[in-house]
Amino acid sequence: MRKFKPILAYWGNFKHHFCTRAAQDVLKIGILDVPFEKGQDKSGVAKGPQKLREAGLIDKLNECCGSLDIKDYGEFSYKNNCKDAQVSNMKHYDDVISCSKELSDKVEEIVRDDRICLTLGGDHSIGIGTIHGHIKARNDENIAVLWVDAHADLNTNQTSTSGNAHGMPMAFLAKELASFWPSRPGAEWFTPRLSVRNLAYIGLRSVDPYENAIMHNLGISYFDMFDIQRYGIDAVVSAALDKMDPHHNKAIHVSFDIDSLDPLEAPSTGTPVRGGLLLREGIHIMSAVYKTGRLGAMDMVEVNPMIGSESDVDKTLSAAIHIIIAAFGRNKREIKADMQHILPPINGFS
Ligand SMILES: NC(=[NH2+])NCCC[C@H](N)C(=O)O
Ligand SMILES: [Mn+2]
Ligand SMILES: [Mn+2]
Repeated sequence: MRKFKPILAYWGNFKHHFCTRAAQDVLKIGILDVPFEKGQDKSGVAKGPQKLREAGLIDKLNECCGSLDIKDYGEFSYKNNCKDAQVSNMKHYDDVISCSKELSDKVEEIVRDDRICLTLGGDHSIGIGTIHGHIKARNDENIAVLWVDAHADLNTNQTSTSGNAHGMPMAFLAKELASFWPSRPGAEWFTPRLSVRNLAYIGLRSVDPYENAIMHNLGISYFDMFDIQRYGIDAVVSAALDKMDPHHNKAIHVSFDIDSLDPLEAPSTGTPVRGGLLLREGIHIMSAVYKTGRLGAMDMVEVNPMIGSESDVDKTLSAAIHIIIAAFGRNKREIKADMQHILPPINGFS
């Protein structure tokens, strides 16, 4: 028996490294709606979750992604428990903090239920709560964050020109930026636990001067539209996954801001920036993440169904749904089904 031990140990390793979630039969997902919009000025983004559902998100997930075990956690709500708390130049600070606290607990619960947590926003300030909750469930060293966005969302209240919290979540979460927030009243429960070494950006094209300085000083990995044009999305997404997690053993949290897509593809969003990702590039990013088998949580944020025409809204919702179903394995199964249909019969086999 002894002589088989190394082989068994090797098999254990092999399984650990190569048998990814893609090989499992049933993917367990938890879906949570977070209709929060106080991280920015435009009303409507709180309607995102409801509209994504009305556009058929859950049916499409079930149709396109094979066997899924979806648990619906419904609509998240919070109580404002720190009404007097404020910091300068951060609008609705008390709401952002109260929401983040309870959201963090909720996401922690969903991840502890052993489900991939899909959070439907809401504006991007909810990333504070979702990422913090994910980290609480798995620990700091086990999470890497892929932030897909036109923006870096790396302002502090002292550098933001808008005072909007949705431009600040990454700065709020980063360990390395903790000293830039000398006081966070009402946020005693919060410790910044994400190292920017475990962060990569894809899709950037509107970065404020201070954000740019921080990214360069801290050596944050980012792949902007120039990189995507030059190297192509496939090379970019593998480089991003390498940089944020060189050993490929962490759970991946994808925070997907719909404004990473070009406004031609996703016009209904509050801070659109031209020159963005094609829908197929967004889909490719999420298929690549799916294939790692290590997707732990995903946020889909900044879909604002009150911006633009009816057809703009339909386009945006459908783009968001395509991206979400790619995250849960759509392409793989779709290709299989299509191939059976398209391929001519093989000669020599009966
Ligand atoms: N999640 C977003 N859409 N963020 C936009 C941020 C825009 C700008 N950088 C700001 O700080 O206000
Ligand atoms: Mn953005
Ligand atoms: Mn964003």
